[in-house]
Amino acid sequence: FDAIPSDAEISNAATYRPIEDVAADLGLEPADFERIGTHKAKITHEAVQRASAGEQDGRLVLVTAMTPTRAGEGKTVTTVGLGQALGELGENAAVAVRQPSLGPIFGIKGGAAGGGYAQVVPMDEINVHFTGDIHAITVAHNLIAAMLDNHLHQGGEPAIDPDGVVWPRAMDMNDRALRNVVVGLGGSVNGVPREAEFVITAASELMAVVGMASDIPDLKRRVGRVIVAYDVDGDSVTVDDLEATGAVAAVLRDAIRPNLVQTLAGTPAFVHGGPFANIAHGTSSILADRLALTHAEYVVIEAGFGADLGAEKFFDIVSRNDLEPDAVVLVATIQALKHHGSDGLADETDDSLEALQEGFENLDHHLDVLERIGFEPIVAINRFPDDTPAELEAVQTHCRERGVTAEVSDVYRNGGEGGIELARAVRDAADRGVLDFEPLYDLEASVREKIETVATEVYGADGIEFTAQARTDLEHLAEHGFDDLPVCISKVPSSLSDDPTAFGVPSGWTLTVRRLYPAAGPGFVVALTGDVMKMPGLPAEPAAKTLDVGPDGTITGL
Ligand SMILES: Nc1ncnc2c1ncn2[C@@H]1O[C@H](COP(=O)(O)OP(=O)(O)O)[C@@H](O)[C@H]1O
Ligand SMILES: O=COP(=O)(O)O
Ligand SMILES: [Mg+2]
Repeated sequence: FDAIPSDAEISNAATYRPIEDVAADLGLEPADFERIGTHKAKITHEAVQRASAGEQDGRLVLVTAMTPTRAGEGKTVTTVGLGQALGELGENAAVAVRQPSLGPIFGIKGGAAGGGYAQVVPMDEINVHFTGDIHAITVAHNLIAAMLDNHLHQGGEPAIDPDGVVWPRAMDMNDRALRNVVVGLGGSVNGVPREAEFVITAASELMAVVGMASDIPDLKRRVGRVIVAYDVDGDSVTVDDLEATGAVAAVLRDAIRPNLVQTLAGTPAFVHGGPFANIAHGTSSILADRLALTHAEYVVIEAGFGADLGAEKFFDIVSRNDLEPDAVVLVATIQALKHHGSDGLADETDDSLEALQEGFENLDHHLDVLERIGFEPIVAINRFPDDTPAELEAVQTHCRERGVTAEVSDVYRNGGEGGIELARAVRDAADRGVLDFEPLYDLEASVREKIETVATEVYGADGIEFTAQARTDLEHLAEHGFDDLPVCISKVPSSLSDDPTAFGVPSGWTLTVRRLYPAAGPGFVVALTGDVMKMPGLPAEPAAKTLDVGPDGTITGL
């Protein structure tokens, strides 16, 4: 393949439709949004509430992937490309993706606005600052932290135990030096000395709150019940107890309103919310999904990382808000298949098919899980430049023999044109819908049973075990009535197991739950496994080194 221009060059060179016209395609009037800059719009509360109350009769397509390599297998590219391809087929199709975090942009993965000729645009504005939602969440998060430390400093009821503080600070950055810090140094005028931590904003509980809130009153209820500390009697202290709820919700007032932009094909794209799918639920906001389902016939959304993370969390956490997928697309790539078929040692130039064949087990595992839940998953073989026809044919043959529809997707190189067959297959599957979709577990099940269900049925574990701390946490959850919440299992994305170096389909292992805590704001229990990082670090060669801005303001290197 001859090389194509960079994502930034493609995005900068594209001509964009006026955002008013994109909104009009969805039946949104100028009064339904406020323009931000020339190609972005923020939907009004009224339009959002109207959509939430309206008939969301669009068909929902969830894009997930097999267990990914570090670079990612192209879920965002496939999501955006599918939206473009459905548009080519004359369908009224919208996509909804998350707002990219600056952490990965300056770190390893780079932007998250798609790539090649399958991008939401303008990608530079979407990747850097966008409409300020992540900044607002960061400010709101740190307002709580400041009021918490001020409460410690001023004293008074509730008497918070400095060692009982569980609320970190947040920053939208990969900054390992902030993982463990000490605050309040310099004498009593400077507050109460204590150990503290920073998390990346995508891991903030408020990010998950913004993704789940349905309106301002709901936002305030969710913010108010966020647990920030425990008092000297071990009782939880909430944002309400700090009397910070109103201010925090005020700062988030506009961050809960979805943003509208467009794909390179000029089709509508909502970009809103930004939780990662290892430490949170990993999909775009419920409000963006509802808006899209009300105003478009087909809505394509992405769940982060592999199907064991983002898709499982969508089924067990998000879909309980009356958002059931009508079809699921599983992205597979030759690179990921080889990676899993060679224990992560794949030599990309190795054209022999055996590593590829070995890797099918990981793809089949995810397909088994999705079929057990009731889907007829469509496999999107996201074609990379070095893929050979023999490799692509081997994957299609394997899927055909398994009775699964698989289409090669070339949307990265050819935009919607490159995904027509895939779009046809997805449209048919979405039109057929899913007969009896059910989450994997009932909310009445115990937290232990919920974790066991996901670990054995989705991850393929033999069972689960809890550390002493996790057993204590379990009792605490039951005592405080959090037992009936869904569970958000925080696990490494690079493996089905909690061992980041175990590729393919690990067997004969048990999932170790280290800690459990209630994320009362979004309304789920977080189960920490392995050594999942909530504040990533920058790599030896940060992608930030390649970013620049020209004299005319054009950003390059994204
Ligand atoms: N078919 C492809 N050819 C070349 N690069 C691709 C292709 N698909 C995705 N990429 C690149 O790989 C990276 C990950 O893609 P992305 O869609 O963000 O994956 P995910 O959402 O699954 O993490 C991005 O830099 C993207 O531009
Ligand atoms: O939460 C992770 O999302 P991606 O898999 O799209 O990077
Ligand atoms: Mg993505």
